[in-house]
Amino acid sequence: MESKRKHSTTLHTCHPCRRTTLYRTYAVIHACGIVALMYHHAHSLLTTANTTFITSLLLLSDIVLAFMWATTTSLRLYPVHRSAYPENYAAKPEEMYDFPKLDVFICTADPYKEPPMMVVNTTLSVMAYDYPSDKISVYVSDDGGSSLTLFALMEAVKFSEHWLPFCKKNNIEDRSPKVYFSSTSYSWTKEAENLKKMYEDLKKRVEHVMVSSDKVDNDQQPILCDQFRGVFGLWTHKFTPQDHPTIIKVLQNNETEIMPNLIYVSREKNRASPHHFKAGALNTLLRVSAVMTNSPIILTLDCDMYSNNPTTPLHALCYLSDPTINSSLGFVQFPQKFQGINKNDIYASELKRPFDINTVGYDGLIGPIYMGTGCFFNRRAFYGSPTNLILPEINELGPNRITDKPIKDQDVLELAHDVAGCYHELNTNWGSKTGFRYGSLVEDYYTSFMLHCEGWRSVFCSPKRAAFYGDSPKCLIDVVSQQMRWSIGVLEVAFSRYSPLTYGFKSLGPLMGLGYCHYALWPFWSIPLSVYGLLPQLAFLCGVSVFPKASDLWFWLYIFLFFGAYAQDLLDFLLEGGTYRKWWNDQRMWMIRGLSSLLFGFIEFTLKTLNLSTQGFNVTSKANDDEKQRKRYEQEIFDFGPSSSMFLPITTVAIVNLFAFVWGLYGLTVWREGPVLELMLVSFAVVNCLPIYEAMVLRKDDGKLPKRVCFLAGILTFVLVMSGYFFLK
Ligand SMILES: O=c1ccn([C@@H]2O[C@H](COP(=O)(O)OP(=O)(O)O[C@H]3O[C@H](CO)[C@@H](O)[C@H](O)[C@H]3O)[C@@H](O)[C@H]2O)c(=O)[nH]1
Ligand SMILES: [Mn+2]
Repeated sequence: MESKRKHSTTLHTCHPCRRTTLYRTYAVIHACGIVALMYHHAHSLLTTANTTFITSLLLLSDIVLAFMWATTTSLRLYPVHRSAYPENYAAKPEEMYDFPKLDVFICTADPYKEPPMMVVNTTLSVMAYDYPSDKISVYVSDDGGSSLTLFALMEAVKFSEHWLPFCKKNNIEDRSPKVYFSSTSYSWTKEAENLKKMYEDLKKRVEHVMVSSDKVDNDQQPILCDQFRGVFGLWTHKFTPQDHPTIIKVLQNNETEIMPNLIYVSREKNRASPHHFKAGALNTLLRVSAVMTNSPIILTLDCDMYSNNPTTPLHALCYLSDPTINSSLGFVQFPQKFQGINKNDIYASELKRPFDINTVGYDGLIGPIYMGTGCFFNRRAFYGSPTNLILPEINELGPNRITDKPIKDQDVLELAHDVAGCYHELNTNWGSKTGFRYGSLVEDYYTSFMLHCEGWRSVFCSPKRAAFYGDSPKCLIDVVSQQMRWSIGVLEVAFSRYSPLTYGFKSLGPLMGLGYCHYALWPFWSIPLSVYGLLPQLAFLCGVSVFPKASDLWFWLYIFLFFGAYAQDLLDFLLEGGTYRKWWNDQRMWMIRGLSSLLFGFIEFTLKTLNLSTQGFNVTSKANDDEKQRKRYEQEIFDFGPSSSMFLPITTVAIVNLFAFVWGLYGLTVWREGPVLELMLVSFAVVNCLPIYEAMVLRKDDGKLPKRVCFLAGILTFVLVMSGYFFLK
């Protein structure tokens, strides 16, 4: 009885993973192996004069590999799995746990890359949460300043009046209408049929305005009720996404009906003042919502991340409402999961290492990194450390203020417009000490880094039924471009005043400091990948051997380190629910990424630092309307897309390795003692590069490697082999 009662009030539990002891033991053994390898390199540097160039490059690569191994290992020492018990939260007597107000922020930036219907579905899915409707306020930030998005949301409001009661009455789990109506697992009632028709109409109207113009015309939309008459007149001929006044429209408001608030916000923009991309948009929402509702809890979402689990807020509240931890709990992060990924996940779009494996590692230290979406924040965390509240520039923005006026009050609206203006942030703490932090293209990583350094903690919450589903790029060039943006972003943090390497270690301690370095130095993977992808092969083609022979004892050290690291990576993957095939594709993407996104991220970052480039936040397209491309993705055929120099290095590496492989096969018949390590390395590379050879020569579809790239890679190979012949021999 006692234990049962105890259980029924428990809001959350935390268990260390079973693998911990094994991992810690292995970490010691592997570390010894790495020290031995470093000794081996140092010894060769000092004793063999003619291979100094090669040995130095190998040493550099191995130092990077060793450091990255250390960062990964820091996340393997204290992994934990948590469970939350939302049913216990809901069962609390009301006077003990009232449901706090919740502000939801949804970001969108471009109606063509992020179709308004996607925004509508995301919005409806959170409005329909199993949570008191009058406590939810949804703020949609439209950085594209598009009347199409506003129009779609206005239509959504009308639909929501039927959709929300329907979901709650029938206890529907899929609360994104798109998902619900395309599902085959429901039995359709008359009511559902009617709703489906309404949804189809809504979709038709939105898509109709999308194809007819890039703006909504006031006269063409007689459907609008009085209060919005003329609203599209704000989109004058001078209005552009980069230059326009603030637009804030309360589309639905819980003072008139028991429905969630829905507010459309498009902040003021002009070309002269920096807008700081998504971080800027989120800070605007922080202020606008502070003026209007000022809820203590904030959920941030990207417009492609719809809610898949109506009880998600209760999961988050199990942590955020717990008085034993909530005074320093900054945020509760839910994993990013994606819909529509192909069976074996050829582009490693699940991002299992960052989003699952590493996250349980961080969770046992100070807490997971913010992933930009699917995260419940304690509003207070945006205003200084847990012990030191930083007061905002005006009292109305304070995190603890109670809002007492209706959100449609004239004063409230006026102030909301003011705080969304371009110049409001001048000479304030926004982006430096308060709010989401500016200065990096990965505002999520940087913001959580600063919050953790201030003393906030975080928690990873992964319910059985996924909380959110998002969209991932379905074409390789989109994948590598997205990851190039991330590489530039993390380098901006790594080389800033607040580098995890210096400031991070000081503020967070060695393990969490290393954990943050895992991403800060992410682009550095490109160094060992380029060196091991080319150097031994070129040397091999010129008859120079860089690795120990099979009869040498050092040979076994290489074998041990390689297989040890790979086996542990595989084990990590399987233990967090991955499959063998997905792991194989993941490690292949690691190589492709290293020779494309990360390498080019490095170059772009350097150019940006030298003021030679102004790489901004390129929004990933979520409009999957290319039928043929979708088919190829489903059939797991690599899609390289339109010609891009991004694939030049990986194609060159593929060709060089193929030559080395053929040369090795020939050599096997002639040489007495074959260079086993070289042969293993090139065979491994060749197997990994199979889709690239196929895309170079065998395929005729639009997704093949463009001729120009193959041709340039051929020339580059020739140059490399020739220079190898001169320098390495
Ligand atoms: O100027 C901008 C640019 C982007 N966004 C929004 O930011 C979100 C993320 O953009 P997306 O192109 O989808 O980026 P991803 O690379 O898919 O996003 C990952 O990486 C980003 C950091 O680079 C994080 O912000 C995201 O949450 C994370 O999912 C979208 O909702 C956009 O609408 C804005 O609001 N304003
Ligand atoms: Mn995204």
